[in-house]
Amino acid sequence: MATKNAFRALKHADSVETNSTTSITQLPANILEAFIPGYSIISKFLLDALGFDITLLVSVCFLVFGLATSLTFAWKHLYRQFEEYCMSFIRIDSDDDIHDHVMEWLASQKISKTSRKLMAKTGRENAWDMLDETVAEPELDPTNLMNFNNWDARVPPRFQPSFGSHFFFHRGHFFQFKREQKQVMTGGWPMVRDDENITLTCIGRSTEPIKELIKEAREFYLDKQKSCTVVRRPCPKEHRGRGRSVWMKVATRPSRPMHTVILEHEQKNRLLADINEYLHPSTPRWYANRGIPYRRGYLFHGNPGTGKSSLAWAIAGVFGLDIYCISLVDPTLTEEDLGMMFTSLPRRCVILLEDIDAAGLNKRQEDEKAPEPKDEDPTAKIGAEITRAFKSVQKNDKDKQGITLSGLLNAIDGVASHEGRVLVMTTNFPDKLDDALIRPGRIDMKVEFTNATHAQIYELFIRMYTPDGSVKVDPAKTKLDKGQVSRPTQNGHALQPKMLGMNEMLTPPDTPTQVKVPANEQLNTIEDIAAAFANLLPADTFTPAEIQGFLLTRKKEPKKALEEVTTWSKSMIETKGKKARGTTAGP
Ligand SMILES: Nc1ncnc2c1ncn2[C@@H]1O[C@H](COP(=O)(O)OP(=O)(O)OP(=O)(O)O)[C@@H](O)[C@H]1O
Repeated sequence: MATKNAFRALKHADSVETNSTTSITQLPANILEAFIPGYSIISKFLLDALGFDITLLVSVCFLVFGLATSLTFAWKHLYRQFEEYCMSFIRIDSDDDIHDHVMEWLASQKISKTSRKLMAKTGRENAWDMLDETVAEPELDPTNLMNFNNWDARVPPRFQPSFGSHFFFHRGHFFQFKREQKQVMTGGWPMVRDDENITLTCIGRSTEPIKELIKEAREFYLDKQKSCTVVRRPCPKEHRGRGRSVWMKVATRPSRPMHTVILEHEQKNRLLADINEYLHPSTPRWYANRGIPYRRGYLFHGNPGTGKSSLAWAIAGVFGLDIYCISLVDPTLTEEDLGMMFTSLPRRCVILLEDIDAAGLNKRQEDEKAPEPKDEDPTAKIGAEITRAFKSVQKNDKDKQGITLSGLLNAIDGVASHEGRVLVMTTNFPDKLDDALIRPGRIDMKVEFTNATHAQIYELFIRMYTPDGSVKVDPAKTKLDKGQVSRPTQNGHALQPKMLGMNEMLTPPDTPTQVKVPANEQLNTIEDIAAAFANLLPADTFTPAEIQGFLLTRKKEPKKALEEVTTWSKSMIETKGKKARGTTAGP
């Protein structure tokens, strides 16, 4: 309509010009009239009021606007053509590890200092971020309480390029970094979630420079994280199966050094050698040539607090693998989810299935039946029927949610099995497990964890009081009495310590009174104190976690720990005795 008017105005202007009745300056005014209805009245009014004609000014503005719009359009079109034929790009989704690698790398680059579009991130995200190797450990001042507001105030935020486009040069190439956020429908609840992706673009018809950049970012990231273990757990129920990833990164923790897990040295070495051989790059071919599924499972069993999970963490750290933890008691976990989780595991990782005995994989108990009404009262009968129906619905719901033994076996054995991955299952009650679950091929090595021996108590003590806990105890050189260093061996293999029952625990094998404690003045070194400490505690009675808990409350005072350990030990044995009697007496 406006264009039509403009043409009409032009025609009119033409006729006016040919008639030579109006001046050429009227031409813009006629065009403006076509675009802005009533323009001539406004301009006349302004001419009367202000004393000058605004036509020239408005015409210039229109011209500039028109020019800018056409240039933008032309630029966009040209850029699109250029992008199409002369540029290459790689897109990265936010749930891929590469996203973290690139973002972390960019945060360390000049672009994160010079860009005008930045996103600030809190300097420290979790407790482990406080580990700064370059900062000396501050002296503990018991008179001053730590105030983390002051502490945090000193930690500057980190900056990353924000949403939008950013341009930078790197190693002679010009790159565009585009960060976008979109809302996607989940199909569940919440209905919409934010999805982020980044696109790296470079000039040229080859993606090689971008691949190089991603490689560099990955090396940078992994170098920073080389002494850390990444922990992943299943995504919340509502995200599972709808997005691409079923796993989410929950933490990056410093790797646990293997020597901090106190276990029979021979047993530990045997386990490490086995995993090392399994993970060796030539091993998959060996398995394939013999038609054996390439997988290996380990069962760690023993009392709570004896180091099962700690060893799994240490294995992940030693072999530089991420750890994927699944709790089978999670009520939201379904068999379908479990299958999906196993399918989306990376090529090499540690899968930790914790407390598999608690997962209800044992024989299911018969449901309690609703009591039959004794009399023939129809109301009571109807009531009983309703109760039965209600219980049956409840049972069905429960069954649908939980993981059954066959569901777990399918996940372990199926196409989505853990080929190439280290599967670790932990349990406190190995005897309760179904034979099918622990048969060779599913569980290839069992590691028993026991209450602490004298040698282990000694090691725990030394580790606690060595400045950075880095000491490696050589069992041959400990200051313990001979015979207490390790368990007796048979045919060169360490005898597996028998799991002590509660009654045996009440009468410990070697009571403190039988042990000669070195005189106080002879306790000059930490080794002497450790030996005296170990001698004061009965072997096979306390879990390493219990001893660690005791030492932690005296973590700067080894002599105090030595003085107080006998009283602590007596009271602990008493408490355990009471508990055991309570359990055996029954309700
Ligand atoms: N053998 C051990 N060597 C070193 N530390 C240990 C050992 N056993 C237990 N601990 C310490 O005790 C705590 C609990 O250990 P961990 O969680 O590994 O035990 P767990 O056997 O997996 O227990 P649960 O069966 O309850 O899961 C940790 O802080 C760990 O450092």
